[in-house]
Order: sequence, then C-alpha cells, then structure tokens
Amino acid sequence: MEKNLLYSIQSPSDLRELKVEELRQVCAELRDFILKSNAENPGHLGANLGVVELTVALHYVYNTPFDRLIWDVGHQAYGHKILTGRRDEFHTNRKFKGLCGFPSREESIYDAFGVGHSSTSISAGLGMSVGTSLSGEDRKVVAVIGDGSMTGGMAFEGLNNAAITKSDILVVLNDNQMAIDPNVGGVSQYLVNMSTSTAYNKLRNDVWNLLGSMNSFGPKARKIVHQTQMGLKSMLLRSSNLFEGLNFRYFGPIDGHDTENMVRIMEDLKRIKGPKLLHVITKKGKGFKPAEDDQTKWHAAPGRFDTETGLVIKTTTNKEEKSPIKYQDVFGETIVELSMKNENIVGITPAMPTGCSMNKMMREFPERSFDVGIAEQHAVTFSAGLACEGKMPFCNIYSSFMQRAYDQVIHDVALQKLDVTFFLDRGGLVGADGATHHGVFDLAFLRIIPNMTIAAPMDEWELRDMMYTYQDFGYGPVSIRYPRGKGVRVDWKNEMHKVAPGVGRMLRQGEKIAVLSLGHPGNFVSEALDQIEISSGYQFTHYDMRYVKPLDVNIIQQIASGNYDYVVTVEDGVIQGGFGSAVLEELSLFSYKGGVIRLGVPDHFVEHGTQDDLYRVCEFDVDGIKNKLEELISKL
Ligand SMILES: Cc1ncc(C[n+]2csc(CCOP(=O)(O)OP(=O)(O)O)c2C)c(N)n1
Ligand SMILES: CC(=O)[C@@H](O)[C@H](O)COP(=O)(O)O
Ligand SMILES: [Mg+2]
Repeated sequence: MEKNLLYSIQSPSDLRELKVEELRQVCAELRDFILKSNAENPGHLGANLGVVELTVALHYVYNTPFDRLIWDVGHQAYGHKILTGRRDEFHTNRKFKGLCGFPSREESIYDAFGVGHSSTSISAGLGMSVGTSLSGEDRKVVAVIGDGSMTGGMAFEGLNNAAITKSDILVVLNDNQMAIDPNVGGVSQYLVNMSTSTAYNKLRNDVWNLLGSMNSFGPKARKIVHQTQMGLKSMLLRSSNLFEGLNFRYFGPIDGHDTENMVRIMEDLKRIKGPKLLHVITKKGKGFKPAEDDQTKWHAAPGRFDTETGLVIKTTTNKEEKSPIKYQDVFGETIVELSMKNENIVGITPAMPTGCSMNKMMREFPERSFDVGIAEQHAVTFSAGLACEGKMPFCNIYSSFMQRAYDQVIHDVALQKLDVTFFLDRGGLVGADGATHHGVFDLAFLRIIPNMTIAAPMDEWELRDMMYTYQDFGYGPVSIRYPRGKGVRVDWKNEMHKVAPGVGRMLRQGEKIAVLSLGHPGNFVSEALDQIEISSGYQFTHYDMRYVKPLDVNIIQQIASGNYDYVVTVEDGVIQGGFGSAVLEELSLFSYKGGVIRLGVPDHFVEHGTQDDLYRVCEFDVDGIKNKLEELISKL
C-alpha cells in the first residue's frame, strides 16, 4: 500500500524533503483531499482544483514562509492552506470560528497577505519586494494572479510601478480563461492569442528545450538565447509582448499541471533578477469532470455533493417545496421584464453576471448588457457615460466590491447628477465569505454623498417597485441594496407600482417603543414583535423606513412628538454612520428626549459563518431584537 505523502506533510519544509518525482503523488492526494473536503463542506472548488500542481510547485521551489507567496483573491488557496499546517482543521473552512476561506495574516505566517477582493496581489507583492530589498534581505516574492483578476485595473497599476522599481518579484499568471463566468475583455483575448498561437508555441518549446540544455553555458549564453526567444516571440505574436513592454521578463505559456516542469522553470527563474511574469495555463475544476464541464457552476460548489456523480445532495432548505427565490433572481427577472418595455435600460456588471443574475438580461438583451470584467471603477464610470447618452444604466455591483468605486460614484455620477441606478447585491452580512465580502458599509459611505437616493427593500415586492420606479429619468443617482440569499415571499411577482422617494411605511401601530427598520431585517422585526405581543401583550410601533436618504422626516417628526420612551433602529449594516445614525441625527433636530437604541453591525470587522450565525452575534436576529425589546420593557 503506497504511503500517503500528503499526511506526512505538516509544513512545506516536509514537502521540500521529497524527491521531485514524488510530487505527482502529492498532487493526486491533495486534489482528492480538496474534492472530498468540499463535498462535505462546500467552498470555492473549481479554482482550487485548478491550482493543485501550481501550489505544490511553488511551495516546493520557494522557501515559504521566508519567501513570500501572495494569492490574488485567495479563493484558490485551499491547497496552500492544506500544505501549510491546516490540513487537519480544513473541515472548518469558512465555518463560524473556523478557518477563513481566504488567506489571512492573522491565521498563518504562510498567509503573506490578506485577500478576498481581486487584483491586489501584485501591488502587495511589490511592496514586500521593495521592503525586502530596503532591508537588505534576499527574500523572494511571488504573486499568483488569475486571468480574471488581471482584468482589474489595480493589477496594471502594480505592473506599471514594478516596471521602474526593478524589483525581484515573480508574478505567476494563472490563466484558465475563466473568471467566475468566462473571462472577458482585451486582456483575456490577448492571453488566449498568446497561448493558442501554434507557431509561437512550437518556437517556445524548442527554445525552452535549448534554454534548458544550456544550463551549464553560463548566464551570457542563456541571455542571448532568451533575447532570441523574445525577438521571435514578438514577431510571431505580431505584437510586442504586453508584459515585456512593461519591463517584465515574460516566460511561458507553460502547462500549469506539469509539476516537474514548473519546478524546473521556477528554479531557473529564481536566478533571474528583476520583475518576471510566468504565464501558466490551467484548467478550472481540473480532475473533477462536473467542475471541468461547468466551470461557472462549480466556481463555488453549489452544495454538498457526491464526488462520484457530482450530484448535489438536497437538504431540507433547498428541497423542491415552494420557497422564496433569491433577491438576485428577483433582480434578474425584473430587469428583463422592465427592459421589454423600456428600451433605455442597460445592464452593467463587473464580472458577476451569474452571481447577481444579470446573466438573465444578457441572455435576453445581449446588446444592452455588459460584463466589463473585474473592473468596478470602470463599471461605474462606464455607466455614467451611458447615462450621458440617454440610457438608463442598471449597474449591479456587490456592496463590498462597490467599495472599489467610491470616487467614481462621487466624482463621475453624483456630482453630475446623472441618472444611474445602482443595485448593491450582497448588501449586509454575506456569511461564509466573511469580513472581506460583508457589504456592511454602503449605507454609511453612500449617505454622505449629495444627490444620492439610498433605498433598501424589505422584500421582493418592495424591490420590484423600486426597480419599476427608478427606471425613469430624473431621480439622479440611486442605490438599491439587498442581501445575499432569499427574500420572504413565495409569490414574489407582484403588479409593480411606483414608490415615492424618501417615504417610509407604517407596518404596525403601537405605543411606548417605535422600531424603525431598513430593508430585509424588517422581517426579523415583524417576527420579534409578533412574539412580544404574544408573550407580553405589548404592541409597539414598527415602521419600514425604506430609505436612508432621503429619510422620511414626517415619520421622524411624528415619533419625536409621539410620546415614545424609546426608538429602536435595525439595519444590516454598520451602526456607526449608517441608518441608525441618520435617524439619531434627525431625531435630535426635533429635540426628541427618549432613548435611541441602534441595532446592526458593531464597530469591528465581522468574521465568517452562516448569515444566521452572524445576525445572532450582531444581535439583530429575531432573538436579538426580542431580547433588546424585553430589556426595554423592563425599564418602561
Ligand atoms: C474586487 C472584486 N471583484 C469581484 C470579485 C469576485 N470574484 C471572485 S473570484 C472572481 C474571478 C477571478 O477570476 P480569476 O482571477 O481568473 O481566478 P480563477 O477563479 O479563474 O482561478 C471574481 C470576479 C472579487 N473577489 N473582488
Ligand atoms: C471569491 C469571490 O469573491 C466570489 O466567488 C464570491 O465568493 C462570490 O460570492 P457569492 O457566493 O455571494 O456570489
Ligand atoms: Mg481564471
């Protein structure tokens, strides 16, 4: 019985003890481990299966953690974590109080940089490389970036700067021609041309072999061969190499599943000074046919699954019984419904067509929907340009990714009062993706921008009514945010009607305590008030405020003069500067003398877990709201 090598590896130094011929077995065992652990505890499967060989080669060649290894986005770092001492706790990946789903400096010394949002690895790596050389240390720095993340502008900011610093950084471009959906844009096409040019590839193989055979001929000869290769490569590719043009020595493309060859080439590259880029070709989902065949579906495993058949195991929550659909699908269905009548509507998404369900619009109206790549800043200003030409952009950006485009919202949209309607999906605590992906800041960072309308629907009907309303011109910039996951209505497809900006709605009349909620957590409030009425007979007032901006000051005025002992606000966002702060500010203008309690996300980053775990720890789940109200009842 063959000894399991993976279980003999407690750290990369154990890996480096092995013979290079044994790495093939390590890769097979690692791939099997990743597949089986994801079958039980679903995570980002496809990307991780695709970098098994690359991960092993990198930890084999580079002296991690002394040499720095940075993963871009970091969703593909499961193998890295398993090889760096976290194999035995990997079953806790993305679970509450378990391992983070992305590299995290506080989790391990092997996690050189915390990631989650894309396109940061080159900048961080360059910083480490420059920092290292300033300290006079001979430390190697490697940044692994995917072809999708390479469409993010920040990646080019890093490349641009590296060009003049002559830093000894290696950028490994993991090219699988996929983002979550198929990768898009000129960079992607360039990479495809690069890796599919037959003439170039024949030359490359011949020259690599020659280069390899000249190991003993000393650096001068090797430099001549390399320059020859570069000249021929530029000629064959009919365009100078993009990366060479940026002063990066370009190597590749090579097979990102050939571990031994990668080891050999990486050993070579360690001896070459200056910025280098190694272009590796991999297959997303490698080794698991369902994930190879449907790479978007298996970017993240859709649930627990059978490793033989790929069949997703039905759980009680996702059985066929009629249940509400996801907010994102309400968006996707409704933008299509509206676009059939309103030809001004155009849809924009920065590389999340499936994630935000813009793919429905892309299928129905391909000429009016745009996946612009992982480029949130561009998405916003591109939308602004579309608005200038009389289009009605519905720009859908995950709340946490919108953080990337803050200036564009201010400078390019709000200042010019352009009619752009933003849909901030994943608004609030998202769950397993954790602190990097919780969309908890948007209410606070957007409400201070003049000319903005900021809305949060409490359910699917509200979302559709807001979409129906803000498809029209004249409202200026509007942000409509909703959470990851399902709404509350099985019968989600209402007859839509217009809503008035800045007008909230009373859901329940009571006394002594007024609860003001914003968005989806209003449903938790309704449930908590029902339970309170049954348990204590108290009837409190509940308003769904619908908007952070403009706030419904008529409601605030009624409350301020309505003899309430307490006002409680509830939001799925940071309390500091969010909806609750807006209410507090407004109440103070009406000299309200009662107590104000703000429930929401406290002033610290929230870790990963299920959404229910996190609502609970932030104390704005049903029980948290109920407990707070019962505490107040004791003071009435
Ligand atoms: C700023 C930002 N925008 C969007 C995302 C969502 N996202 C996560 S992975 C991914 C695709 C990454 O593609 P690539 O870099 O090629 O990695 P692969 O999954 O192909 O290995 C996207 C768009 C993100 N993490 N960060
Ligand atoms: C790694 C990454 O950023 C995306 O894959 C993200 O995890 C998608 O989030 P959703 O699963 O909420 O679409
Ligand atoms: Mg990719």
